[in-house]
Amino acid sequence: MLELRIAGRDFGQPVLGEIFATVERGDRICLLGPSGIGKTTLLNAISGIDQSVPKEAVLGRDKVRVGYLFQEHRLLPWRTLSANLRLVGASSQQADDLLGQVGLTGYGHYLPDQLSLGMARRAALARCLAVEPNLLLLDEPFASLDPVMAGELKKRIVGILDAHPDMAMICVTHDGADAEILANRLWYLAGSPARLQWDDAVGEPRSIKELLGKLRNLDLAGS
Ligand SMILES: Nc1ncnc2c1ncn2[C@@H]1O[C@H](COP(=O)(O)OP(=O)(O)OP(=O)(O)O)[C@@H](O)[C@H]1O
Repeated sequence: MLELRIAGRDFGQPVLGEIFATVERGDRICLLGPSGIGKTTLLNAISGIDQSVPKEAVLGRDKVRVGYLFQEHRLLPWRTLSANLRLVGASSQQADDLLGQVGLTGYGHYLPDQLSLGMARRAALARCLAVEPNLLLLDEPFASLDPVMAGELKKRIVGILDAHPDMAMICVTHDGADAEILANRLWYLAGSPARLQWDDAVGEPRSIKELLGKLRNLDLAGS
């Protein structure tokens, strides 16, 4: 589906080193790594938002529809939830259906500022789905949510992925426990500049927990 051949990304100083990886249909990837290592930078490169990364660095992206859930909801605050969804192509009925899928039935006429953080994040997820993505990029979707809200959102995401088996997901998280629920693959960013270590590199299929431990233990700084 996608082949990453990113030569690197720097902001005055190098952040990402060379990144080589593939994303296949149905992949549920959790991207882990220390704070500030470059996880968002990598999602931005994959999504195409970061135009400093040449198109050729992400082969196949022209055939992929990306739904990107940013850390902030980035809904237009002066438009209702329904209008935010319609702006990206949903009909009124589709907007209602999508809001229902994320547990916001009846909230179409609300403005984003009238929602709790967790609700706003779910509304932003509905907007991602309105573009009928086949690649979902989620940047720390559970950050700052209480455990109940986070659990609810995790359930919704799993439900969405189960309903769209061809959809691939890359989800940035700090929490290995999230990966156990969401992921069938792991990516781990480490080193300076950061490089990607991924599950295939550590051999036979193992539990997500064990893979995570192994990936974390690999010394990427010297690779
Ligand atoms: N637009 C930018 N201009 C300058 N530096 C940037 C920019 N975007 C990111 N950086 C730097 O790149 C590095 C990686 O940032 P990034 O947000 O990708 O990390 P992260 O792994 O997602 O962090 P966190 O887990 O804390 O969200 C940081 O040092 C950050 O300051």
